Amino acid sequence: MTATPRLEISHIAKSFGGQKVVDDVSLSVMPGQVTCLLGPSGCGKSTTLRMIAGVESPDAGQIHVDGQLICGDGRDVPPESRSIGLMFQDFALFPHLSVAQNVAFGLKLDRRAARARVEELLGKVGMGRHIDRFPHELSGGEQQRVALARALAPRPKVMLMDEPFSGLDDRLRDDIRDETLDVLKAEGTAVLLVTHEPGEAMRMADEIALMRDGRIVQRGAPYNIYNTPVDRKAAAFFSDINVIRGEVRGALTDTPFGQFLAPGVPDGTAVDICIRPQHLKIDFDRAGRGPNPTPMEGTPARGVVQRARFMGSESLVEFRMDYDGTILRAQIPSVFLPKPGTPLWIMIRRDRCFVFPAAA
Ligand SMILES: Nc1ncnc2c1ncn2[C@@H]1O[C@H](COP(=O)(O)OP(=O)(O)OP(=O)(O)O)[C@@H](O)[C@H]1O
Repeated sequence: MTATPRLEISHIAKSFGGQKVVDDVSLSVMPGQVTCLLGPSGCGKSTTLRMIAGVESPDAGQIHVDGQLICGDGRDVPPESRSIGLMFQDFALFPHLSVAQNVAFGLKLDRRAARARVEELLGKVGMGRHIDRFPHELSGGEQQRVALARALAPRPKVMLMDEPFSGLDDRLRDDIRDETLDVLKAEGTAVLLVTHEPGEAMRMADEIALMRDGRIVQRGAPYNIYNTPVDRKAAAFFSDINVIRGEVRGALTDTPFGQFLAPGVPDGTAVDICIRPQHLKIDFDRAGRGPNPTPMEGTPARGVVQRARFMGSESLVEFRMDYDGTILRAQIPSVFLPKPGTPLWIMIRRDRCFVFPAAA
């Protein structure tokens, strides 16, 4: 028997003024699972969330919570009856209510039961001491914790979060993100989180749904999405990408870094070999002789350092390659910071290359 997803959306679509902004989007989230809807600004993430919350009506498709149809086929359950919690960046606390009153606000329980739930949740988010304070007496991070407790108080089956941490500074954000996840997982809530930051998605998600132009272009665990991107744009969404252009001949692509397999690709097709900056290796010039690479590293090619930046734990080095002036970027350990003008040899981790048909 397969378990029922907490949240299931099937083929939902939405147009504004004839423009499709959400186009046939389907996904499901299991209890205690975090799915991140990740994509660039304007790709339709927030519109998808708003349709699930019930503040926007889809043109097509169905939405189920715990197997119950809440939207679609003529049914449209009002937002407050969907068992869905919301946490948005600008979802402010009520300023005139205390922390306890804020958290109790949506609860339909008698006073004692409500107080018990409020104390339980404020304890879970580490805010028990501040139960009688008012929002203006709290820091941004503390307000965020109270907002989480308030959203969780009515025991929603699904929690929708739209860039909820973007108002916080980096360190605090990491802490609150992790604490929030722990609480949500312990409550068994299914979480759908919208973000345009790949780092945030990888840190939080069990599954990432990568969205572009209103469609989900790839779904999978962060490791898989990062290491087996579906196309060049998907690869480039997570880091800088170096591109080495080649042309296929006899199922092989010749490049300055040696030959790459391109099985099933017709002769004469241009392909892009894409590699992340951390998968380039550099070596000294040795009076023009260069390194002796392993088979995994293929053929080395020479380039001249254009720029080098010290970034703390690593250095970012930009090369102009001798073979055709292409610029390649390498991320290397920061013990090494070469000077501009230095000739160096570059090898690429062949097992870390992605081969795609060339972008126009
Ligand atoms: N009510 C509306 N009327 C008209 N167009 C809208 C409306 N809501 C959203 N759009 C348009 O739909 C597209 C998708 O918007 P949406 O807010 O879903 O994107 P997003 O991926 O969440 O972007 P961001 O990360 O910037 O919030 C945008 O081009 C936006 O201008």
